[in-house]
Amino acid sequence: MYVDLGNALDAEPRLTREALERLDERVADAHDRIDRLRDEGAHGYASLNLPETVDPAAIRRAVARFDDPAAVLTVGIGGSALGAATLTEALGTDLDAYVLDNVDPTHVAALLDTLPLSDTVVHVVSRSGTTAETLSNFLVVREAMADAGVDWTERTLVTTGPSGNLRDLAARHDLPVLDVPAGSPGRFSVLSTVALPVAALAGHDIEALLDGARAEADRLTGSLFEAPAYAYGATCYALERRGAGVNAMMPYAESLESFAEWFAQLWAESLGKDAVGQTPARALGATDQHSQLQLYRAGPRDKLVTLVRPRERPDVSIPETDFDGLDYLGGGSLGDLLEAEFRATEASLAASDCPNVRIEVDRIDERGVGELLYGMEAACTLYGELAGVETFTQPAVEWSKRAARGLLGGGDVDADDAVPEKRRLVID
Ligand SMILES: O=P(O)(O)OC[C@H]1O[C@H](O)[C@H](O)[C@@H](O)[C@@H]1O
Repeated sequence: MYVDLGNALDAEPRLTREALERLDERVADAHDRIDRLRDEGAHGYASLNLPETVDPAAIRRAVARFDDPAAVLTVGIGGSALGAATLTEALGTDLDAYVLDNVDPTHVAALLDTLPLSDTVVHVVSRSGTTAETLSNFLVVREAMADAGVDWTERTLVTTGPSGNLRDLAARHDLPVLDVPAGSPGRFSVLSTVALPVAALAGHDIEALLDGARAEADRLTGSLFEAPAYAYGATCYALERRGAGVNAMMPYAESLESFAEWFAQLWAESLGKDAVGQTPARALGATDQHSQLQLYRAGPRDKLVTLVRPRERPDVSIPETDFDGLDYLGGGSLGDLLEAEFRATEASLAASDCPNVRIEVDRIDERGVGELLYGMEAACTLYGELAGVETFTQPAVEWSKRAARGLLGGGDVDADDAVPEKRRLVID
């Protein structure tokens, strides 16, 4: 992974190279602490060891029982879904890969109508094993399979924690189970049993994904000027402290759209604490040049834009044309056009003093994606250290999970206490 901070400096909010050099002393301390906590296997920090601790052979063995499926459906939510979505979208697949996270009945019903149920592998993922959306969706999917005469127990793989409803359900039906990695919250667990099974089913080289992650891990040192992931994390932190409360993640690759969503969870849930944090915005180049870019260039001076792209990608040529005024496009390629759009956006942001960072990988392949995902996790971990927040907890999210369970009568909170009476100002 390559990180270019040039356009993040001396923009608005203003961050200077000298300020980054001063911050580097704190980066060294933070790195020491991260290293020590990784060695101890402390909660969250252990995620940065996943490239070493995960067993890809066990994952390949677990999926080998499913003979050449036509489709794979991940049932999970948040960190138990976005990693699989990111990997299958980024790397492409001959399989039809679906993710069922939301419980919108219209969407669920439509998906069940299109799924080849007898030829689908269902991967149910929940660290806690108690998440209402995931368990409800799974109950719906398995009933649809049973109604279609499919033995769902033969088509299901579970990834979960040591206890919880999902663990019990798997035991009752003797389903194959992979363990979630110890000490990794869902949003830090893409490089594990949480998302790698789907990549393996889709025929991707999961060792190469881990190699990419390992390469990025090996580059973590006590200086942001040597470690690309730390360069990014420290710059985001320093800019946020100076007023860049928004970080627009804008990959220039359609296949990284879900990556931006994964990044949004990583950044928001990890860093949004104690009244600090940087709000992730999701954008896509070149599409959002024609919408959000107006705001980034001319709106409030509270933004950092992160531009991500591969250095190489397959290309499609644009046919020659004798159409008046289009000769500059004909004979070129869509890749050339996207490259021009990328550079134009970068320059236009710089010209309007909007700080932006360029992140590149060689290619969007297993290795490049491994580098990118690990790099963002390490960046987030460093940011959390610098900001002094508890990066690996999510108490605010858990509040609403508990309240929803309470409303449904299924939790440790009374329905009446779960949600206080709503204030109203109705205009109808
Ligand atoms: O994996 P699960 O336990 O089902 O959790 C799924 C998601 O639930 C919550 O909303 C957590 O805050 C997320 O971090 C987590 O990824």
